[in-house]
Amino acid sequence: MATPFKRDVTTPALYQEPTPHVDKDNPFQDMMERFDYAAELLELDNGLYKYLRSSSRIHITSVPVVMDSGDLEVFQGYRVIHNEVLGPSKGGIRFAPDVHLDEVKALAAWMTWKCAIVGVPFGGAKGGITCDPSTMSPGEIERLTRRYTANLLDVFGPDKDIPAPDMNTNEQVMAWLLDTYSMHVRRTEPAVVTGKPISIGGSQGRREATGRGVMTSTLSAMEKLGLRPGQCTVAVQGFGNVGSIAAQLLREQGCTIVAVSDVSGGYYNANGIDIDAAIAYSEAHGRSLAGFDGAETITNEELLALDVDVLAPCARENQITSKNAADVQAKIIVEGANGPTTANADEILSDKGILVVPDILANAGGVTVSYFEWVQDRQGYFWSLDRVNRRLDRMMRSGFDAVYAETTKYDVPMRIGAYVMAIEKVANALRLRGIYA
Ligand SMILES: NC(=O)C1=CN([C@@H]2O[C@H](COP(=O)(O)OP(=O)(O)OC[C@H]3O[C@@H](n4cnc5c(N)ncnc54)[C@H](O)[C@@H]3O)[C@@H](O)[C@H]2O)C=CC1
Ligand SMILES: O=C(O)CCC(=O)C(=O)O
Repeated sequence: MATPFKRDVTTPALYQEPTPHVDKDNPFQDMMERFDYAAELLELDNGLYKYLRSSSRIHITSVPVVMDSGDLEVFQGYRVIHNEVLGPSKGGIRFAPDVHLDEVKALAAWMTWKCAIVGVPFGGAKGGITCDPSTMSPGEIERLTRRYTANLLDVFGPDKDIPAPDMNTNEQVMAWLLDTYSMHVRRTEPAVVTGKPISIGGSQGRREATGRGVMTSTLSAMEKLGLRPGQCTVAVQGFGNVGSIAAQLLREQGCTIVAVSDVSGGYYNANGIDIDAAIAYSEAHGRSLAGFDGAETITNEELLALDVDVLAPCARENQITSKNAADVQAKIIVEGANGPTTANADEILSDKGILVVPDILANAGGVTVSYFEWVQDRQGYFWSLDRVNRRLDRMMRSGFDAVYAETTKYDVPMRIGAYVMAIEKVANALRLRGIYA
């Protein structure tokens, strides 16, 4: 008989990599804290607990790139497969100077939980390269992408592991990945990657999908609190793919977007920011809002503490921490980013009665339309934008309702309800497939 859950499990030696990122805001430790909480509620048996804590496979690769200067630079690349029991593994690739293994491990596990929540038949994976794309030329980024893909050729595949965009990667990067993979396997294989340009097998609506899911999650949360979009003010942190589209779509629903931000800082206008103008400005200025004159400047820290109805952190991890959570005034937080709230901050937000729609639900729109893209590529038959959006909205709303039901059943914050639901689904699949055989 399976032994019951106990917390004092040590991670298998293979996965105890040396990493300097062991402070309290380590995303993997934060993910595990929530996992432990949910596992305890579920009375998950100890074997499954140990298995689901671990990454299934970790690939670390050196990526040599000839820079424009002629010098050879070597970058560290990662691809972590957390779990594949529900299907091929799926997850984005991020390029950033501070990408590290624990971050990629956390992001991969979040993909497993996210796919389970919205009912997408994929497992979880994530990739990253430690680099600073803001200092690199398009040619250098292309060579980096192609070499990383070639190094991981045996990992990727439409039935194995399917990458997608994440921070600082985009449709162009996905097109290079598709091309490199296809050259090596001697056939065009569009389903090996999602989030690619529509003209080479991408899906209508994928670029907007994560922001759209943030919008539908926000509307669902507003309904729970009896708020109407037309009466609500919103602050959005991060103005990239997720944040800018979420702001635009929430504006279209009638919300007043009083603040937006990016790495250059925050921008506030009590009467509402003209989001179309902000997007046009950012696109014309190297994806930066620096100098945008439709608003007064504030700091990112001030944005998080604004007196708004909805706060949507759509930038990156560890933004709402034990140090600033008490200052948050929003009634609802909708996490467009992965891991924007630390585990320590969760407790403070919960005590304040703030409804937090967690990342693994709120930003699942991206992977949902990635799934649609993969299905279309495999069928060779492409859907209209209307069909994509209707199906996405339906899956996001039913994901929200299912998580909300778990939350009510266990009387816990929505994040824990989401983990409970996801872990239960993945654990059931493992049992059915015979993990104990
Ligand atoms: N692109 C996608 O489909 C999905 C993205 N996500 C998550 O959403 C988040 C954002 O991703 P994308 O929009 O794709 O990235 P992006 O690279 O398009 O945009 C990131 C934005 O955040 C800003 N930013 C970075 N650091 C910041 C900081 N410290 N303070 C304020 N702003 C900062 C950047 O200036 C930029 O505006 C990430 O956590 C990512 O993992 C989650 C699901 C899917
Ligand atoms: O679209 C995908 O496959 C994955 C998107 C992603 O990386 C995420 O949801 O964090």
